[in-house]
Amino acid sequence: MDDSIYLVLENGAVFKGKPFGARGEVIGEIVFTTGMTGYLETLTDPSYYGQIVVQTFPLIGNYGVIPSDFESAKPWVSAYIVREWCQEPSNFRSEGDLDTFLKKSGIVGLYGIDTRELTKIIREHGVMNARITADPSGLDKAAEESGSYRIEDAVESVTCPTPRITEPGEENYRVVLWDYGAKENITRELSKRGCTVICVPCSSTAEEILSLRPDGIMLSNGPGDPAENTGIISELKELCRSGVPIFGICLGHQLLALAQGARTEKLKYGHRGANQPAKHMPSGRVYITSQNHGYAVVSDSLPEWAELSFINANDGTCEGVTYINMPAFTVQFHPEACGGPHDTSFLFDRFIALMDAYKA
Ligand SMILES: NC(=O)CC[C@H](N)C(=O)O
Repeated sequence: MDDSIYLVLENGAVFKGKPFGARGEVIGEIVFTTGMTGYLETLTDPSYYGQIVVQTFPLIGNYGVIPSDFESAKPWVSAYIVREWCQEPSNFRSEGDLDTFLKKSGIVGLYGIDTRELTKIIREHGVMNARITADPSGLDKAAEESGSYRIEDAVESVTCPTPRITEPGEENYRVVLWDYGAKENITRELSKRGCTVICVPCSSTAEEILSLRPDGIMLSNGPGDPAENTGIISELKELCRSGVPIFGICLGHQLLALAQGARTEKLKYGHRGANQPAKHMPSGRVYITSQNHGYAVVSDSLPEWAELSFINANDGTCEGVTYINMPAFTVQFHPEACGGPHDTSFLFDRFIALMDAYKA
């Protein structure tokens, strides 16, 4: 029996591969990530909602499935593509292999294709949609149909349904984490620093958030086109007037910029991986960062009370903003790392310092 399955790109390119994980037809936006490790964090990062993720590193899964490393309770990718998945993972923390995990989670996987060639196509053409199908007839139609796919209601689909509190041993700060699809490691980094973290759904209003009497507000990462979150953006405008310290990561960074009148744009193929260089503008120092985004804040559109604090050293796009009209700063990369380097975890200490100043 021929168990081949096909990946059909919106531009008509076809790759014939083999299935792993769950079986089924999927459409999604196809993106690549260059991280050599951190596949569990990638799979369970809610920011990948609606996307078919390609790992450029050729062998994935060799340390198995380790639930305590997850960034959320389950994988969110629409489908997962690797050159080769490891059938015999070896790690003392591993609880199983990738194939079984993806099957259990209902995530379609495809392996055995030239992921290097696929990545080159995405890099040249830019990000596009794709379909995975087992049906070899009608591949042209599959390509055509995938063109109209759009990721919709992304944040609403991944946010926590009800508030959730994580308490550290000793509470020094109370942080409201506005959950647009937050990675678990944001909470871990805050808890480590003595923060009680109250995670609230994306539909929360500024009034509800302020009624929790936060010492600081954390704007999380999350999926989709930032500009579509018009409700959150208008609530954010109000939060900005409260004087409570704000720290935004990735989608949170984009939403605060939008609330302050800046624009966002879609990048050609985004930044996804664990070795993206972010240059700190005041010092000129370059930090290696973990990233996963397809949109960016347009630097030229920032208001005069917003200072460009980081740029991507590869393409010069905006990677961070410090606001001078309020105690707020945001970054496009992931200081919480996971997977990736911890070079910029000092930004959480900076947030703590802002909260100290606010409390005093
Ligand atoms: N990781 C994120 O928060 C991603 C933000 C946004 N969805 C983007 O792709 O740019």
